[in-house]
Amino acid sequence: MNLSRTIITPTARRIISGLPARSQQSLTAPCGGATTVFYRHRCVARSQSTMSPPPSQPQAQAQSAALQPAFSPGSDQTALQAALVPLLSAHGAGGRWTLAGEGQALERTFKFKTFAKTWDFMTAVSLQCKIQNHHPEWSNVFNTTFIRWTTHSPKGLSSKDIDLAAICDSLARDFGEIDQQDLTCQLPSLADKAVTSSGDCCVPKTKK
Ligand SMILES: C[C@H](O)[C@H](O)[C@H]1CNC2=NC(N)=NC(=O)C2=N1
Repeated sequence: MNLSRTIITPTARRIISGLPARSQQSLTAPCGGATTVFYRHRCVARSQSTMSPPPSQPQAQAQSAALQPAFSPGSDQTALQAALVPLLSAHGAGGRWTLAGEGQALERTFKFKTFAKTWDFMTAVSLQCKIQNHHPEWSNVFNTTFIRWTTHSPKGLSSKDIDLAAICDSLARDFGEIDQQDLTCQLPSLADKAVTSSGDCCVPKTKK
């Protein structure tokens, strides 16, 4: 594979070389649908924010436990439920994702040692987005990336969201995710802002 036109680090090159051929080929093009939000400032402390603070981890887990998933219309609910449960932090089996958005979304924050590792992870995720034609709502500051998976049309949690959440877990392991304390970043609200400004990204186009 020729990666010469792609700016990636040796670690990313090694990990991506282990991916299926189709995934490697797609690497030379960025994920068309993915929304990446860059902000130059560092994470702001909750007390400095004018926005409503994100729930603390135990709070989020309690909320997530109470929330029921709202699957996209037409989904195989039984199959999705079975795939979803082990991903959820509320399940108590090591899952790290939280149900949000009235059960229509899965959210999780990832942290890495350096920006380079974080960016490599996001590049690898964007490759999977391209393959699946599905984009995240996400945001990044320095070494931390917030990812939300939800399907815009038909609205709800779909198999793509659940598959991609599991893929993110696996890629994060490959790229050396580090443990995180309770994060006080406003990354979810950065992603919210991007969603607001991105318009109807997923409304199927009608032919004129
Ligand atoms: C037309 C095209 O298939 C749609 O816009 C796709 C693209 N990516 C998508 N991504 C997400 N998250 N939700 C969608 O509904 C969606 N739809």
